[in-house]
Amino acid sequence: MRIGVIGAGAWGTALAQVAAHGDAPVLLWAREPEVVASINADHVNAAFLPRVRLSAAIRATGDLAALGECDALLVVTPAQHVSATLTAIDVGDRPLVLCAKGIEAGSRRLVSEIAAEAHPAAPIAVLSGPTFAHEVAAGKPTAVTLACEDAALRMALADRLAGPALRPYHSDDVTGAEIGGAVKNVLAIACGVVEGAGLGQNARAAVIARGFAEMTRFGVARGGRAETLAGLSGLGDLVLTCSSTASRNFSLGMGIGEGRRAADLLADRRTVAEGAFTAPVLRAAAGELGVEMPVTEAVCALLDGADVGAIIGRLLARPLRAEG
Ligand SMILES: NC(=O)C1=CN([C@@H]2O[C@H](COP(=O)(O)OP(=O)(O)OC[C@H]3O[C@@H](n4cnc5c(N)ncnc54)[C@H](O)[C@@H]3O)[C@@H](O)[C@H]2O)C=CC1
Ligand SMILES: O=C(CO)COP(=O)(O)O
Repeated sequence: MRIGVIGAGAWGTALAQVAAHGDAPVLLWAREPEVVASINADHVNAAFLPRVRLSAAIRATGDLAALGECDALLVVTPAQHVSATLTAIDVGDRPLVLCAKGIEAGSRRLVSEIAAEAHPAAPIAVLSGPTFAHEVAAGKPTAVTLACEDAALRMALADRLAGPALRPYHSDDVTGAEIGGAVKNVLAIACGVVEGAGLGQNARAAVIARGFAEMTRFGVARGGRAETLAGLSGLGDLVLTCSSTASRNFSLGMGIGEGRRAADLLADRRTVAEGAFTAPVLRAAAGELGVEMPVTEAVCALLDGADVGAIIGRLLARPLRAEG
């Protein structure tokens, strides 16, 4: 199965490296000509995944049409750009493995819904889980959820993408797998705020646990399964990104907690903090479904410039309620 990767940010590049194990040829589409040049000439993605020597089996291209030679396509652009990128490709009935974590602003579509509308004949899979790109590219042990409704295809994809250090667990719950990844980015911003504002470890644990409760409420209301949300793609990824400054979402939150403006923090980034885009659309989608998401609402207010102390006070003053 020849793999093509759409998007050569940190994660697309790390996944290309995984797919190229055993010198299997991989075609990686990059939007930036300088990224194409540096991968092909020097086997490095200096812009998005520096200091990692890439397999010579990875060839980069700036031409989306070149992906026509691939048997399966990994979709790894930021969620807000998936629609524009996918509608520019002729996919036919080739499998699309969705690796972006987010919900589309405006339309409120999950990435699987964007893909299904753009390419109704393409089988859809989701690959998600606790996966810092630099660790995966360095060959550190990592486990992911690979979700696809077609049992034969999910086994084939898991076999093709598994590597010496990457272990996919399979699932048929596509919606559950992608909602975990989208929602945890918003909750990671909240945990970063807690860290930046010096609110302590107890508060961070409370945000993780109550955040997981709201991730599960939303995921189940949207058609996912609670057990998927409690797995690698939900709780696993939540724990990872709520605990480390290696997370772009956590570090964005940390800057906000330290008193900086979200708009300023976002302005000079070349890398993506998906939670900043997902938070408002998640709040809207939850409101439509009648799902309470107080941590998500707090993150939205903080992204809009609200005072950290006032927002924490508001969360703590909510009426007491049963935990379950
Ligand atoms: N970096 C990581 O450790 C992981 C990232 N992800 C997800 O993968 C997705 C991609 O993130 P990264 O690879 O980290 O990106 P990145 O932050 O390393 O790089 C930004 C990417 O956005 C692309 N981009 C910017 N404007 C664009 C446009 N108009 N159209 C298409 N692409 C555009 C750039 O070409 C570049 O590939 C996100 O949804 C992220 O949540 C998932 C797991 C791990
Ligand atoms: O999704 C990720 C790890 O699983 C990467 O998290 P950040 O986008 O917050 O860096």
